[in-house]
Amino acid sequence: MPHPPRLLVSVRNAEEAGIAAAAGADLIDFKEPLQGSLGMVEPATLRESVACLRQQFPECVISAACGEVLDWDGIAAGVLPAVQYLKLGLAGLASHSDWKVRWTKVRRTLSAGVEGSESPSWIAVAYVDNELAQSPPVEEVIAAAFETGCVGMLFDTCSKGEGRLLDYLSEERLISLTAEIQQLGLLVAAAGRLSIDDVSRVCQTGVDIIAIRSAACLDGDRGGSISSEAIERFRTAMECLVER
Ligand SMILES: O=C[C@H](O)COP(=O)(O)O
Repeated sequence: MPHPPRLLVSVRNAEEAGIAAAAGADLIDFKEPLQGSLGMVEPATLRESVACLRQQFPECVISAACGEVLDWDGIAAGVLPAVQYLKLGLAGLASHSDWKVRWTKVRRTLSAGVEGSESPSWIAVAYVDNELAQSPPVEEVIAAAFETGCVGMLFDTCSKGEGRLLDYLSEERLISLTAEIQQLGLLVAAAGRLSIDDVSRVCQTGVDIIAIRSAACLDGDRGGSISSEAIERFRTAMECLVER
């Protein structure tokens, strides 16, 4: 197997963050799952939750979802806590020829609202169900991620219905895109209603990070509560592959 990926778990508040970190998540991603694939946690909750997590788990790598570019039309960004990575989606922008300009403009505004002096690093998000999401095609997002200084790429589904990552992106394509992106010096993360049954196939693709919300929740219900047993089971499945 290529290098073992790290596990990212998406959480909606400090309580869930503590549970996920204690259950073995390497990265904690703040996101409000009821607000869509990249739903943003309200800034005050985000600030409190990040402070609390940093106190309990100082080594934890933290990311935060910032919604979609189109969510920010005419809306001011609040003060955001300093985290390692931020993500902003491109849903609805496929037909906008100026999508890169709009994306980088919102990123700049959000970055300016981040506490502290360090600029956050951005992870670009390519929706693999781009026709449903009406977002730019995966290849265009990869090129733009590199051009505009993102440090990584996340492949994810925008729709959180039935479709999963590998329904839209074959393993072969994920392998070749991952190698291409890593050669550019960017990290690759994979998400999209991944379940324990997907672990072996996704680990073989060489991605750096496996990102989950549904599989971390009771009964796979991404809008429900996080379950420490579900995260431990997922973590164990990843570790078993490394030990083989
Ligand atoms: O960043 C990862 C997503 O939160 C994954 O969510 P999901 O497992 O429900 O597709």
